[in-house]
Amino acid sequence: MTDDIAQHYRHIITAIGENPDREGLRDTPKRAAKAMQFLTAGYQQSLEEIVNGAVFESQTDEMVLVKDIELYSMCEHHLLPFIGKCHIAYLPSGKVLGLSKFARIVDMYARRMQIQENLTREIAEAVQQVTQSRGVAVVIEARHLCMMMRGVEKQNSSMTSSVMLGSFRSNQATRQEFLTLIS
Ligand SMILES: Nc1nc2c(ncn2[C@@H]2O[C@H](COP(=O)(O)OP(=O)(O)OP(=O)(O)O)[C@@H](O)[C@H]2O)c(=O)[nH]1
Ligand SMILES: [Zn+2]
Repeated sequence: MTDDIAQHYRHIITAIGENPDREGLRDTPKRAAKAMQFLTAGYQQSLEEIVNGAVFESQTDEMVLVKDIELYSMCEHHLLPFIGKCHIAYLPSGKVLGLSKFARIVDMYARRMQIQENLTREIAEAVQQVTQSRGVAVVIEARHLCMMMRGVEKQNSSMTSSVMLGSFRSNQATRQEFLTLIS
């Protein structure tokens, strides 16, 4: 697979008018292929594998919030990065999820070709599926390189997307508590 992707990068390098055989570029197709495979490694993972059974019994029923999980993804329209942070909250119902697993869930879906809205929903639904909680809230704030380096070239705009499930959707006070905690 790496060789196949590298071959395509070699064609791209040639097509943009560079010489893929010059010293500095000789290993670039292979390096770029490995980087691309890393950035899309989420396709090879499953929720079950990354959660690895780290769901624990707990009587807590108060909101749990994991804030400022850094996020690197790639927009599916231009294959350029979008970079930001993700906040996840849930209302446990007998079970809590291992802390590191929130970041693993974010990475698994971020390391795919994405748009921010779908990424936000996929993370929320995964947390809901694993925790069976009374509600899940996910907010992502990100900057899109496809809007900064090219296209409209706007350097200071960021996009905020949110998905509220269960009580975060139906109960205004719960939603407000979450929004206050992340602001
Ligand atoms: N909603 C949403 N749009 C995105 C995301 N990432 C990129 N886009 C947008 O996808 C759109 C693609 O628009 P097109 O007109 O088909 O492509 P384009 O000619 O390259 O567009 P410009 O970026 O406006 O130059 C652009 O408006 C991008 O800003 C994302 O995560 N969410
Ligand atoms: Zn884009």
